[in-house]
Formats: sequence, C-alpha cells, structure tokens
Amino acid sequence: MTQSIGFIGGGNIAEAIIGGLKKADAQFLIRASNRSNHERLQHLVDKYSITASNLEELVENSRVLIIAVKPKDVLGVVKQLKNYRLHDKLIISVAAGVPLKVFYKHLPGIAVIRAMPNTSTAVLHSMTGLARGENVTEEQAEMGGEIFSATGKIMWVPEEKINALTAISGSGPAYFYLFAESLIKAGVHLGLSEEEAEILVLETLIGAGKMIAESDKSPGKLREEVTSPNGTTYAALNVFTDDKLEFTVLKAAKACAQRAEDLEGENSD
Ligand SMILES: NC(=O)C1=CN([C@@H]2O[C@H](COP(=O)(O)OP(=O)(O)OC[C@H]3O[C@@H](n4cnc5c(N)ncnc54)[C@H](O)[C@@H]3O)[C@@H](O)[C@H]2O)C=CC1
Ligand SMILES: O=C(O)[C@@H]1CCC=N1
Repeated sequence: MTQSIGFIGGGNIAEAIIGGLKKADAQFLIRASNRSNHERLQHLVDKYSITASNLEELVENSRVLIIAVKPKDVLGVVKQLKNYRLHDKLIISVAAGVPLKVFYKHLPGIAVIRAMPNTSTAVLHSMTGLARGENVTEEQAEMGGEIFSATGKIMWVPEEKINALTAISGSGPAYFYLFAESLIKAGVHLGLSEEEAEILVLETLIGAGKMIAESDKSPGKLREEVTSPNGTTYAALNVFTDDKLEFTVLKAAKACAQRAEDLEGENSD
C-alpha cells in the first residue's frame, strides 16, 4: 500500500530519510514543508520529486507526519499542529532530546513515536531506534517500523534508552567520519598525496564495514586477524591503547548522552 508521509522540516536528516525512501522498494507519497528556506525545499522537490506543501495541506494529505526540526523548534511545530485534526495520524519525531511527554501534554491522545535514525538512511543502512508512545496502535507501530525498515534496520527500545542509543547510532556516523578524516591527515603527514590518502582511507573503511557485515566474525576477531605479533598493526594499536582510546570513546559517548538529557531538560515544557 502507498504510504503518505509529510516531513515538517526539510534539513539534513529529512533529506537522508527522503533519499532513502525514494531508493527503497516500497511506495511512499512524500510531502515536505520547511519554515523559511524555500531554496532548500525546492532542492528536495527537484532532486527527489516530492511535493512542497504548506502545513495545512501537508497534514490533510499525510497519514504519517515526521517532525524533523531542531529540538528547540519542536514545541513551535507541536503548537501549530494543535490547530489540526490529528486523530487518525501517526506523528514521528526524530528530534534528539524532546521527550514523549511534551507530545502527551500538548497533543493529548495523539499517536507519537520517538525515532532516532542516522544519516545512513540515505544509503538504506540506517540503524534507527524507535520508542513507542502510549497512544500508538499496533497498526501504527507497524507502519512506523515499516518506514524505517525500508531505510535500514530498526530497534524498538523503551524511551529511557533513546539517549544511550543516540550516543551510539544516532551520532555514531560522525565518529567514524572523524576517524576517517584523521587517518587521511595522517596519510598526508606520512608523504601520501591528499587524493591518495583519501582513496586508501575510504576504501579501507568500506572494506572493514563489509567484513563486519559479511564475515560472521566479531570486530575483535577481525582486529586480531590483522594484527601479527609484534608486527606493524600491533605497533599502531599499542599507541591507541596507551593513549586510552577506549576511555576517550566512552567519554565521548557519555557526553553525547548527557547532551541529549540536557536537551530533554531544555525542551520539556
Ligand atoms: N542530522 C542528523 O544526523 C540527525 C538529526 N536528528 C534530529 O533531526 C532534527 C533535525 O536535524 P537536522 O536535519 O540535522 O537539522 P537541519 O537544521 O538540517 O534541518 C532542520 C530544518 O527544519 C526547518 N524548520 C525549522 N522550524 C520549522 C518549522 N516550524 N516548520 C518547518 N520547518 C522548520 C529549518 O528551516 C531546517 O531546514 C533535529 O532535532 C535532530 O536532533 C536525528 C537523527 C540524526
Ligand atoms: O547532533 C545532533 O544533535 C543530531 C542528533 C543525532 C545526530 N545528530
């Protein structure tokens, strides 16, 4: 069945999800509205053949409304949505740090799922966390699951876990991109051209991802298979261990989860 989806907010994550949904096998009828940046909306219309809408038209014609605005802008959207009949709609909020209780307060009785995708929805490899709100029917939960299953894998979690999930998979792609950027710089430092270093790093990252996906081996086992006793990899890994990479990663993930909690405090009215 063709699913009608309306995106409120047409920024980075909206584009990643729209791009993914357009690549997916399933049929989606997509509308989007964006507050002020009309060029941005036109870009989405031109690139993905979606329909640009104002909010009224979008709500009227969409069974699922995806709120994809910055956390600080969610309340404004919710207050605007109060003006519409929403009883047969499913709202999906992808905003970090906006708890379900905000929706319960301002849109009582309305079905809301809190989702945390990542930008790899664009290539159908997102890992999306979903927390089900109390008014969501079985059919609506399935519908929400289907949308994000079309763009990767999903994991239903209780809302208390969504900030931890954000720290791993929501923000996670950026950690790997940062590592790739650092390794490219290291390659240049060692005498490779920027172009050479970039090709080497990107192909290595893609290959490692494919090995994790296809080999049935854990990351630890795969690491061991690269590491000869007292060899070259061993020398590099010792530096990561001595410089406490594991501790740095934990500290970063904790900072991310804490920021999500702080945002929840700032956006709980
Ligand atoms: N970028 C990412 O990797 C991820 C982002 N998120 C969440 O998605 C939300 C959006 O993030 P981005 O797409 O990165 O931000 P963005 O800044 O790229 O996009 C937000 C868009 O919303 C528009 N907007 C603001 N108020 C509006 C309103 N009242 N009506 C219609 N449009 C409005 C803005 O003009 C902007 O184009 C955030 O809450 C973020 O926490 C969640 C998962 C991943
Ligand atoms: O950085 C952020 O706040 C958003 C949420 C998860 C990924 N990007």
